[in-house]
This record gives sequence, C-alpha cells and structure tokens, in this order.
Amino acid sequence: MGVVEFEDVFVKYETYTGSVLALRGITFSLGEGETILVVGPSGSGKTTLLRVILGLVQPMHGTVRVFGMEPRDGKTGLEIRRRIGYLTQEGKMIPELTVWENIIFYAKGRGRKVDENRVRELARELNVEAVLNKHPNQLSGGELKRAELLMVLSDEPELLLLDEPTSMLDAENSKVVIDLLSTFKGSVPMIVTSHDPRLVEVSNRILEVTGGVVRKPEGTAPLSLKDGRPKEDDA
Ligand SMILES: Nc1ncnc2c1ncn2[C@@H]1O[C@H](COP(=O)(O)OP(=O)(O)OP(=O)(O)O)[C@@H](O)[C@H]1O
Repeated sequence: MGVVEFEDVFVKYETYTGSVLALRGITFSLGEGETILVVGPSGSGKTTLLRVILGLVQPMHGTVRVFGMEPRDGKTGLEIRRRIGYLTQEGKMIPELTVWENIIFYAKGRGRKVDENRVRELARELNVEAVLNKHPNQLSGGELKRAELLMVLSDEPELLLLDEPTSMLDAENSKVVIDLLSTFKGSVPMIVTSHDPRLVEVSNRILEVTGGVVRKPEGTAPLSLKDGRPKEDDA
C-alpha cells in the first residue's frame, strides 16, 4: 500500500463563470520514502493535487487514499492533515506572532510536539536562526519562505507536501533548501511541485501534469529535466 494512492481522480471547481475541470483522471501512487516531483505549466493542477491529498478539495470521481484512509469526512481529513507537513505558496504564519511562536502554535494546533534542539538545528541549516524572534512581516520574501519551511518541518511530519519550495529564493538559498530536503529524501515521503529543475536532485520520480492529466503513464515518467522540461530522449 502506498502512502498516497490516486485512482482515476477528477476534480471540478464551480465558479460564477462556469466550471473548471482541474484534474482529469489522475492515477499515481507514492511509496514509503519516495519523493515525487510534480511539474507542469501554471494552472495545470499541481496545487489542486496537493489539496486533494489534504482533503481540502473533494474529487467528483475516483478514489484517493492517504495513509490508507480516504480524506472524505471532516474527522479523517483532520487526522490526515495532522500527519502532513504542507508548505503553501502563500504561507500561513500568523502576523501577530514571532516565527518561534508560530512554530509552537502550529505544532500545538496539530496536537504534536516540537523538539526545540531539533528546530534550532533545522533553523541553522536553513539559515534562519537570526529571524526566530522576528514577526513574519519583518522578514524578506526569501527569509519568510525558509521560515515557513522550518515551521512545516518542525514537528516531524510523516508526509511532506511542498508547493514550490524554492520560489522567492536566490540561487544560494535555493541550494540551502535543496540540500536540506536531500537529507529527508528516503526517510520522509514527499510530493514537491516546482518549476525549478534543480529539485530533480531530491526526487525519485517526476509526474508531469498538463491540463489536469498525467502526460506519461505512471512508472515511465522521465527522471531528468532540462530547462524545467523533461529531456526529449526520456519523453
Ligand atoms: N478554488 C478554485 N476555484 C476555481 N478554480 C480554481 C480554484 N483553484 C484552482 N482553480 C483552477 O484550477 C486549475 C488548476 O489550478 P492549480 O492551482 O491546481 O494549478 P497549478 O498547476 O498549481 O498552478 P501554478 O503553477 O500557477 O501554481 C486552474 O485553471 C485554476 O484556475
């Protein structure tokens, strides 16, 4: 059994101007200790795929299992979210709290504990030790991104969903993040969405999503990217 299993998943959003079919028959599974890099153009359904795993969006068709459970009802969704570290594109720190207070509050809300020494070690590795006592609005975009990642990693989640973890970061800090994520590779399963080809380093497989569809069948996804796109000879 995979940590995450999708079988023919369709997602439709209803809007005032009509409906959008964001996922159209997605099938894949994420095994223990595996990292999948999800690539694809803007609007292709990458974030939606993460939100389905979290139970924040319900499929109109198909089956989803996360840790063997279906994230359908509220209680199961909560249990699943408690076990997942989710890095959002927009961030979720509370402005009135410092970074450190956010980390404690976040873990408490999930009924999980924080090992202070471990958090300080991660903060050092992410180069954000100096901002722990600052408020989110006192940080640069890159510092905030790394602080958000620190919060998500701080209570030792069983699955990581990272939406664009290197966006807003310069080359040096992208490397800091990629090096840190490499240390989790193999021990914590991850799904990472990105346009950044350097994230291939932390992934075992690539899922290319285009218009809500996986471009290549599961198992044959290319393992390398060139200019953010799969290499031609792999495609
Ligand atoms: N809450 C929503 N209501 C209506 N439509 C939505 C909603 N969220 C996403 N969509 C639409 O669903 C499609 C997939 O969006 P999604 O955010 O999953 O794409 P993405 O691949 O993550 O994009 P990006 O790379 O820009 O973050 C897009 O057409 C988007 O406009």
